[in-house]
Amino acid sequence: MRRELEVILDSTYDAMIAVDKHGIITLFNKAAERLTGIDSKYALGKSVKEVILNTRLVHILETGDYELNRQQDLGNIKIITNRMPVKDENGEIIGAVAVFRDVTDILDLATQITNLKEIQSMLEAIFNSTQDAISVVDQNGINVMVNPAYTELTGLREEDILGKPATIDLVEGQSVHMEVLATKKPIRNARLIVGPNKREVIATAAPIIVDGELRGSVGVLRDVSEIIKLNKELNAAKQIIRKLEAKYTFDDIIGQNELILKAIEKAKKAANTPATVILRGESGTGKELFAHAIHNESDRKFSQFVRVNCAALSENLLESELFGYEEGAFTGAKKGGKKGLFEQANGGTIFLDEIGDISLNTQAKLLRVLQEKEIVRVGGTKPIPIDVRIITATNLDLEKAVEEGKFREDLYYRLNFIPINIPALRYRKDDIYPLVIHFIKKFNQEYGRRINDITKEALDILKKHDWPGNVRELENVIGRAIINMKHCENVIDVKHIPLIDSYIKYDRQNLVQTEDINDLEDITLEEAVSKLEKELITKTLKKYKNNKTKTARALGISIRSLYYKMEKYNIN
Ligand SMILES: Nc1ncnc2c1ncn2[C@@H]1O[C@H](COP(=O)(O)OP(=O)(O)OP(=O)(O)O)[C@@H](O)[C@H]1O
Repeated sequence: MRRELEVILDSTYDAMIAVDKHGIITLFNKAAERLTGIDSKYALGKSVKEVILNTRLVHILETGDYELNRQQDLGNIKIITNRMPVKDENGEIIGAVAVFRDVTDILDLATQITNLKEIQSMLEAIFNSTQDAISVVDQNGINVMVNPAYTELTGLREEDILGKPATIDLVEGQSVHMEVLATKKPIRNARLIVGPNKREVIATAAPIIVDGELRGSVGVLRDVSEIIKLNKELNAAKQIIRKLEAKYTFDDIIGQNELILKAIEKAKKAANTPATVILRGESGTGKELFAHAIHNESDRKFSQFVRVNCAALSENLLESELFGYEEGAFTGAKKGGKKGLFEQANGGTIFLDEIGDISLNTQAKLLRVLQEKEIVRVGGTKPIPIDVRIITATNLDLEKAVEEGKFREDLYYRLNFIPINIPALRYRKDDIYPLVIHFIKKFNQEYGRRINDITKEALDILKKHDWPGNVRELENVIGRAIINMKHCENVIDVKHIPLIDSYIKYDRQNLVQTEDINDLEDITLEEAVSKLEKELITKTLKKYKNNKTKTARALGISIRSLYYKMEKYNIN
């Protein structure tokens, strides 16, 4: 029995040391050897004081005290000790026993568990607070965990999901969890539609592998409905911006007169072909409006509409604007060169206004664009293919310019492929009333007014006028009439349009005052008109102290036309 007891004592993990009443070591088991590094053969029979310094066993022998569960550090080792006296049947102390338990591993484990718990709480907090919707399935594809973002996104409750197959939330697409479980490989950015709210999501999933074994899959859903919605809004906004670049459609062209209706019909037909269109008509008849409308009616409507006023730029500037230039093409050329308007309008429409004013040199280059469908940048040699619909406009007599050798005949024929004549307002006076109503509405919006009509008498005055500045002039007159109206008045009357009267009078007075009709003898009508035009412009500029906007408005012409005419007549 004693031998068996010895085996038991040697095989236990607890280190045990016993002493007799003299403090002589009588038991020193294997675990005590391991703990102290002292051989039992050396220790047995020796005084405990000799073998182990600092032992409390002597104190126990002397006092008979019990010391239980005392923690102690032995270097790196942490131990718990129980020390107690051994007594005979009379209660006499006959020895003492110490049992040491190495708790380093247990304490380490406890610390690890505490750390794990902290990590777990942290992960739980992240899991519950992240906006990414997370779901976890086990190796059989059964949902075992979902976070609040997940239930919110899918519109399903936890109890609808947990314990159910991974596919429970799917409306459209393949389950990423099932794919991960089948392939053991992560999946990124799969597009799915999930839950009763049919949310569009991007799903990412990865396998959970523990000790080389597949235990499940964790998936993250990201809601892209909002992004898709914003993208749609962005595209719609882009379209509006593009439309704004060519802002008018045929609905904006007001007119019931047969002549304008014919022009509209022809322009609509032309819009659906790739053909070059030339808009012919006096200044202010609506040529630019037609160009916008043709672009917006064509299948190029979502691409660029670029307008170029050919009369406003010098030859060199016009060429570099139209065709762009290579780096170093001329002094002041930008580094890296510059794209021209033809390149910018690629896929769209270019509107060349006042085409009759371009130089023969530029005409040759334009012809090349029409024939070869390519451009060469200024200072460059490489042809760049372009696909641009060309619309041109002019109020000049192009045929005469061809006769006089000022305009290339071959270019004329190319440009004149579909000519659309926009009649002057004096030939369609029945359009004055609808146009007046149209401009009233426009100015009501701009000025915050509530004007709703014009009296018959006022309309008659307008109808008597010849409208050399065409619709633009009419627009100006209505604008000025509205400024003359009191806030309580809502119908334009004769008294509101004195300007037109004075303008006509002013016009006539000036003509009569400045030019004696006798001086105009023996000159052509065109020369006479030019002379008077120059004089009138000079006088009006003087009257408005060189303010071009006011002068153009008073003359009922565009600022562009004013500049053009000032250059033509050399007026500074
Ligand atoms: N039929 C119309 N309906 C509504 N507005 C019109 C019409 N015709 C012209 N307008 C308006 O008159 C003004 C002048 O038109 P636009 O600039 O298109 O004329 P244009 O012939 O190109 O003139 P220019 O030769 O001087 O450049 C613009 O404000 C335009 O909106």
